[in-house]
Amino acid sequence: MSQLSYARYGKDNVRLYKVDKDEKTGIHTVVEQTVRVLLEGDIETSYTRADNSVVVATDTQKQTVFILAKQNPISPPEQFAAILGTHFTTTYPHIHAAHVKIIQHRWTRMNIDGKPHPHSFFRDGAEVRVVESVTRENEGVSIRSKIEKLLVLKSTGSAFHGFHRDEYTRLGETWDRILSTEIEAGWQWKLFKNLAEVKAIDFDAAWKAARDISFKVFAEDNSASVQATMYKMCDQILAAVPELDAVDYSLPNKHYFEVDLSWHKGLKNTGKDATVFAPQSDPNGLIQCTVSRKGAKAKL
Ligand SMILES: O=c1[nH]c(=O)c2[nH]c(=O)[nH]c2[nH]1
Repeated sequence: MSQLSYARYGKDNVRLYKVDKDEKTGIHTVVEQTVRVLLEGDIETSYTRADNSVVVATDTQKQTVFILAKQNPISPPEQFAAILGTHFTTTYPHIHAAHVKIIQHRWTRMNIDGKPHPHSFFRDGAEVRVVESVTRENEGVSIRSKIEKLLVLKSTGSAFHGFHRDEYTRLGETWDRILSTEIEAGWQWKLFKNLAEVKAIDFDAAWKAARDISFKVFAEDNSASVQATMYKMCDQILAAVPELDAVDYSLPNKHYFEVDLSWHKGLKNTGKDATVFAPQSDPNGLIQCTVSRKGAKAKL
């Protein structure tokens, strides 16, 4: 009559902090993450027959995150995700896949009197670095890295004209507008056969390349549209990091509307005279794309 068609379980929102203390220099390095682990396998009977013998308790999964964080580096987060996924799929014969998501929060070192401080940090924005991984027994490790919540704005160098017009169209064409978005960028790595292959990758360099390219293209492109600008970002990241299969962006177009102030003593604040704008919180455009390397294989 009925059958279990989807089953995954685990611990979400495991908050983790690790400090590395260099004894010689006294310099501390800190990492803070929020971890999610979801397991898959021969666990049907825990749902259908109240059989808890197949359940690796979610508390056990949380304890494992802390123990493996003590025994291994937790940065780069891609590597720690693969370490966790490999642990769960190799330790428990009936667990066949582990989905590990890690959100890495920013702690940026303070500069005091022009010098980097050895043990003081600040949160320099809402931006996070995210990893979504799947480790599947006998298949490998699939990893998607992401930047999220990175808010950017340019005050010129963006246009939008030549778009389709019909009886529903009210928007005027513009050759000079404000462009602002919250960058959500993802990059899918080629399928790794095992943890050793994961450990050979410089994930921090790829994250830096993706972030630098996002900034450089955003700043320097004479943007014809969000669509055209984001495609250039994807194309350049694929070229910079050969181990990637695909790059994707999801960009809200955060509109800034002109305010006509001519009713007040003829104040000029439209077109080339516009300096005061009304930022809009909603609705917003939402432009998405994925650009794949030709011939890339499917992910897990
Ligand atoms: O860059 C843009 N892309 C669109 O698809 C679009 N649509 C719109 O109203 N403004 C914009 N801007």
